[in-house]
Amino acid sequence: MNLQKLFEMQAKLDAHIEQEHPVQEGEDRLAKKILALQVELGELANCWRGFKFWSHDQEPRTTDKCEMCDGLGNDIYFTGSYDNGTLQECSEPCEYCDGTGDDDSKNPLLEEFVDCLHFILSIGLELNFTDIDVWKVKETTTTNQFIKCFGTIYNIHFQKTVNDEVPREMYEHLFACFIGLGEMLGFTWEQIEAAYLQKNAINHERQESGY
Ligand SMILES: O=c1ccn([C@H]2C[C@H](O)[C@@H](COP(=O)(O)OP(=O)(O)OP(=O)(O)O)O2)c(=O)[nH]1
Repeated sequence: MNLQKLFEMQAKLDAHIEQEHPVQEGEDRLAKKILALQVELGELANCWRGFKFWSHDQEPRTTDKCEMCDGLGNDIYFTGSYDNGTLQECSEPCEYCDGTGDDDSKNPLLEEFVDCLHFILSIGLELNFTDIDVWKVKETTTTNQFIKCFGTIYNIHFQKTVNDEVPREMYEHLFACFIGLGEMLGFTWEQIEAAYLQKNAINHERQESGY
């Protein structure tokens, strides 16, 4: 796990964003990043779905629908002519998704996870914690793991607003909980890193195009 490389990439992205969206006088950007992380973590939980006890669909969203066939799995086309009554509707398996209706190259759950990672790294940079010890914290259930992550994010905000100083261990603890969450969601660090690089590049492109 090469965190230094990720912190460096995050610093470049944050600088790019700051250049396009300069910090305003009196603006508390750290607080905004903390709220952004809470929102992204909520989106991640929503994509995981495992807490939705009221629904029969509690499966994580790890594939997206194929955009070519709109998730139908079939290409529908017509032959013959309406004029002479030979018009026929035909269908064959979509050649892009082999009829599955899924786009396996997309993983919404992983995409939400790396959005969270962006903000965690960015918060580390704001707090000057980039050389950190990495460990792992795991609760007994994924639901509890999410709640724990929310708690560690709030702790950082609380410490910052009350004491104006956040202990390094508190940030490391957030990181540890988040790494544990990634493992519980079934991601390898290689997958996470690759998805981070991809989204980091998209984030730069968005800034270039006036996002
Ligand atoms: O200082 C910042 C601000 C944002 N980001 C990244 C994190 C995340 O990868 C993305 C913001 O999330 P997203 O892509 O979901 O943007 P959004 O504006 O919330 O998306 P949408 O327009 O779909 O609501 O920008 C940073 O890395 N540093």
